[in-house]
Formats: sequence, C-alpha cells, structure tokens
Amino acid sequence: MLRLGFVGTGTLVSAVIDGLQATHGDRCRILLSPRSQETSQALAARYANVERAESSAAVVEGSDVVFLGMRPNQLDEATAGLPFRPDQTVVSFLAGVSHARVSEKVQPAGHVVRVNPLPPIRLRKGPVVIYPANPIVEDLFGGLGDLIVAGKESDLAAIANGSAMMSSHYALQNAIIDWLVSREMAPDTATHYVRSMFSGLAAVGLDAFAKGEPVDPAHHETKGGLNERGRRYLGDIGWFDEIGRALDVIEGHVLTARPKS
Ligand SMILES: NC(=O)C1=CN([C@@H]2O[C@H](COP(=O)(O)OP(=O)(O)OC[C@H]3O[C@@H](n4cnc5c(N)ncnc54)[C@H](OP(=O)(O)O)[C@@H]3O)[C@@H](O)[C@H]2O)C=CC1
Ligand SMILES: O=C(O)[C@@H]1CCC=N1
Repeated sequence: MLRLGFVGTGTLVSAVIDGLQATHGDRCRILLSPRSQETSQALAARYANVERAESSAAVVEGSDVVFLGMRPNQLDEATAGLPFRPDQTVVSFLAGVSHARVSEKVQPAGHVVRVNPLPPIRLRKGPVVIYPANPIVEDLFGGLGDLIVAGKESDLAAIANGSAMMSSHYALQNAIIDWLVSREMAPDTATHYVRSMFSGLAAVGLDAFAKGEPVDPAHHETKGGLNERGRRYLGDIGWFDEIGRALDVIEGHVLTARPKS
C-alpha cells in the first residue's frame, strides 16, 4: 500500500485527491496536513483511506511520496524543519518555483518532481505536466487526464503561465451568459448553453489534435456570418494581441513575493 502525504490541503490538492480516489483509491493511504481545517476534515470524512494528521511533520514521517500543495510564498515556512528522508519522492505543485529551490527545501529527499495538475483533474480531465520523468509519479497521474512529461524544466514554467488563463476563460463565459440574460434569456438556459458550447468546442479541438489537424478559426464560422463579424471586431480592436501581452504580464509576476497587505 503506497503511503501518500499532502502538506497543504487547498483547492488544487482537493481536486487531485478526488481524482486519485478513482484510479488509486484501493492502492494508497493518504495523510493530510491539518491546515485548511474545513477542507482536510471534509476529505477525511469523504474517503475511508484519507486521514488528517496532527502536523505536517507527521505527514512527512508517515509517507513514501510527499506532495507540496502550499502557495509559492508559503514554501519556506511550510517546509521548515520537516523530517524528509532519502527514500522519499517529493512532488511539488508550486507554480514558478524551480526544481533546484524545492530540492534544497526538502533535503535529503531522494527524488523531487514538479507536477502541474489543474482543477479539472477532479473529473480526470485536462493536462498534467510532469518534470522530470519519474515512474512512480507517472503511475499516480496516468489516468487522471492528458499526461505530458516535459523534456525540459522551462516548459513547465511556460505552461504554468499559459494555464493562468483559466480564470479568464470563465470570465469570458460569464460575460456571454450575462449578455444573454440581458436579452431576457433565463439564467439557467443561458448558463447551460454557454458551458455546453465551450465544452463541445474543447472536444473538437482535442479531436483535431489527436488527428494531427490544425484548428483554423476561419473554418469554424459561416462566411459572412455572425462568428466572422465578431472575430473581425475583436481583431480590429487588438483583442487577440492583448492575450500575448497579458501572458507577458503573467510571466513577469513574482509568485514568491510576500502578498501586499
Ligand atoms: N489552483 C490551481 O489551479 C493551481 C495551483 N497550482 C499551485 O498549487 C499550489 C496551491 O494552490 P491552491 O490550491 O490554489 O492554493 P490554496 O491557497 O487553496 O492552498 C494552499 C494550502 O497550503 C496551506 N498552507 C499554507 N501555509 C502552510 C503551512 N505553513 N503549512 C502547511 N500548510 C500550509 C493552506 O492552508 P490554510 O488554508 O490554512 O492557509 C492551504 O491548505 C500553489 O503553489 C499553486 O501555484 C498549480 C497549478 C494549478
Ligand atoms: O493561478 C495560479 O497561480 C495557479 C498556477 C497555474 C494555474 N493556477
């Protein structure tokens, strides 16, 4: 029975544990650090193989694989004095924190792997990027979405910045929903319609990728029709160029800084 331990039990870790239960629930025992009391208690109540430990040190002592799920600027405080061992594998979810920096904090752990899962992992969907390759970690995350083993660490950094468009994606959906509601559509109908439309478009995009085909926006609109009109307007005002500029801003954001009070 593999012993998994999580230090930090926030949004992402909850989603990872929900996903893992479906694929590894009968093959692992899970220890949670006690912070985020409500979340860790709820996970322990939901799953028979999940237990809330008394401390982060107890998590590390009792685990073969330790997952770090705190925010980047919480790493130093959260790992200080924890009893890592050479036989352990440490998995870091921390966006923007290098392999070298995590390795230094979890000495003398034998293997350190950076993983970038995303919240849809709860439903076993979406990408999971791993660096470097590691058979234990690949086994744990295989079956939880599209596994991508990065060949170089800089890919992981770039991918974390790319995935910082997730919340804007929902903001875009909500803006469309609000507009439909402003045209007297029932909110439930508008929400169902928009969420389903984006889900279908995502499936078409992945299908095209699997077939090695590009997705050309011009092939997804009626000539002279509504989509073409909307895309031309957004192009004319520079909206698509702004996406690249937003990614530049995201790339420049310092994750490890203390939050401004
Ligand atoms: N959310 C996402 O979609 C993604 C997140 N990530 C990365 O995952 C990490 C977690 O993100 P997210 O789940 O959103 O953040 P959350 O703020 O939801 O979770 C952080 C967790 O760390 C705990 N924590 C803070 N300080 C300590 C400490 N000293 N000792 C033990 N636990 C501590 C918090 O407890 P408490 O609540 O008590 O403060 C909380 O449970 C980040 O590093 C982020 O970069 C990566 C990819 C996607
Ligand atoms: O918003 C964030 O900082 C995290 C890292 C990548 C995706 N979500």
